[in-house]
Amino acid sequence: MVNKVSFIGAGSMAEAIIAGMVNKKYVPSEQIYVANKENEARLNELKEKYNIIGHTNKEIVIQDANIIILATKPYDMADAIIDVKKYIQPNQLIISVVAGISTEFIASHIEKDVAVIRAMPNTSATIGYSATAITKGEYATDEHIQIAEQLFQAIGTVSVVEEEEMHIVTGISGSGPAYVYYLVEAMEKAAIEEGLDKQTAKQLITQTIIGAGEMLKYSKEPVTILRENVTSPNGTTAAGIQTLGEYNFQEAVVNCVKNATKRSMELGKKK
Ligand SMILES: NC(=O)C1=CN([C@@H]2O[C@H](COP(=O)(O)OP(=O)(O)OC[C@H]3O[C@@H](n4cnc5c(N)ncnc54)[C@H](O)[C@@H]3O)[C@@H](O)[C@H]2O)C=CC1
Ligand SMILES: O=C(O)[C@@H]1CCC=N1
Repeated sequence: MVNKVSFIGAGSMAEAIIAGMVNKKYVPSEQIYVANKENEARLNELKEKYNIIGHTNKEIVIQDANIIILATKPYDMADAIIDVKKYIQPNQLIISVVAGISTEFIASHIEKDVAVIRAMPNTSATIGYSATAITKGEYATDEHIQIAEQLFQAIGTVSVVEEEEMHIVTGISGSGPAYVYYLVEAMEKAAIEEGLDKQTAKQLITQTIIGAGEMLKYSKEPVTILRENVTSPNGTTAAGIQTLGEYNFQEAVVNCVKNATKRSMELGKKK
């Protein structure tokens, strides 16, 4: 049974997971502890918003936690571990959401035979819609995977992958929400330039994205057929997609995902 979940790192990703966990009542909010790099104002902000326990004393945050979630930037990870490793017990489950950093790196820095699960959620965790992938390190068992699955199922869907697949997962679903937001920014810009008011544009674009997402989820048709169904011969969609083709849209997206994937690998090497 999970009685205490602790976060090391209190940034956007930690907040997205906390918000999702509190919303879905994964554990009572007073059983969620958070520490960061001594930014008390941020801890107070999270306390006020979610009624969790923010603390600058890392021993208090770590002790008796069933799950410790590491959520610092990749380059802060080694220092963050140095700060807390003396408090970590081998029976605690470590879950890292840090891009690029391997389970082996984490376990070797903690210097204990501790179970490490690596996870790649996304910020849609905030509303329970994360697409999370998880993978297990050397000392983690199938039971640990089940615990992590339950936690991340509270904030969205969970896929179990091999550790080497975490880089492409990061390129697809970790960073993915930003690609969609970038597309929406461009659609809003065009809508406003063509005279639509901002609020109407936002409502239409948001519902269009939600509708397309639900179609992807529920329709039995493959995505190419869904696209073709919108595209009347010589119609408006054909004209729009012709322009996307002229700007090599698909090639841009393929290279975008590949570059994000490559950066995940680089983060793992740099630390
Ligand atoms: N933002 C996103 O969409 C996603 C982020 N991630 C991963 O989550 C991690 C965190 O990302 P963000 O929340 O966006 O970053 P952020 O910069 O918003 O937060 C980082 C947090 O780490 C804390 N920190 C730094 N050094 C520390 C130390 N020595 N001890 C304790 N805390 C320390 C900072 O005070 C801050 O609270 C990154 O590694 C990123 O790869 C994963 C999936 C999605
Ligand atoms: O941009 C990043 O490095 C993190 C990892 C996935 C999403 N945000």
